[in-house]
Amino acid sequence: MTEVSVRGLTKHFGSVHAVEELTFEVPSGQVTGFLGPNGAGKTTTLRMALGLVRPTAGEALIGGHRYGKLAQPRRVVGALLEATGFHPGRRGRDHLRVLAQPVGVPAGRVDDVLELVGLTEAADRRVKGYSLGMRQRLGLASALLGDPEVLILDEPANGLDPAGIAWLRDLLRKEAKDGRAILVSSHVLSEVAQTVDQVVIVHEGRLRFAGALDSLGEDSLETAFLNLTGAR
Ligand SMILES: Nc1ncnc2c1ncn2[C@@H]1O[C@H](COP(=O)(O)OP(=O)(O)OP(=O)(O)O)[C@@H](O)[C@H]1O
Repeated sequence: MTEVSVRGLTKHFGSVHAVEELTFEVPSGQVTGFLGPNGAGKTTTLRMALGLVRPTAGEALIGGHRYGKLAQPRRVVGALLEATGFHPGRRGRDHLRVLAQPVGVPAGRVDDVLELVGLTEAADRRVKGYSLGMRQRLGLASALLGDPEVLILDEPANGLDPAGIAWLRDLLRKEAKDGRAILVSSHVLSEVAQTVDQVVIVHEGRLRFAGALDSLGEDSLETAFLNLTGAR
């Protein structure tokens, strides 16, 4: 089972302390919600876990290794960051084929993930004609392509309609049940409360809470979040 372990992770951009000595675990078989106000350091943390930003100190380990040291990173970790970076003139199916080929993912898997994210009908349309929600779905398809043991998803619900959000919830629950470790950032607390097992709450780069959702006690997630992040 591959888990994610964040240890003393720190990132300073000049005088901006984006992430400060962050430590938490993302166990397999569970969905871990990663929450915090705007600018709290969530995206920077996820980018460090994916080897896209070099930490000032500390480390993020995936199954005991830094992302850059994984032999087949795309087969171990599926990532969704901001749903940009698609070649606009490329068809959805071709986007996935281009990603699949170099990492040895069989061609048939492209059709499977298109089906999984509900894009089969739109697969042969060019990405420039996709809505934001369709781009999110294509991003999720890219993340799932290598059948990874770990999913790291930054705001995957962005742009999804209510049916899409419910679909995403079921997908994440199913992927966790299959044993994957899932770390997902979100601002939609009502949705997070229905989806995750664990929450990690950060504020101004620092950890405010890490633990089981039900260990927050009587408070709703929203009340706990607002108290922990100093908004109340
Ligand atoms: N490349 C960079 N250079 C300088 N500062 C940066 C850079 N990337 C992020 N920051 C700063 O680091 C802090 C954390 O930003 P980050 O994007 O990680 O927050 P976030 O929790 O993902 O926010 P949001 O919820 O708004 O997406 C912010 O103050 C941001 O301005």
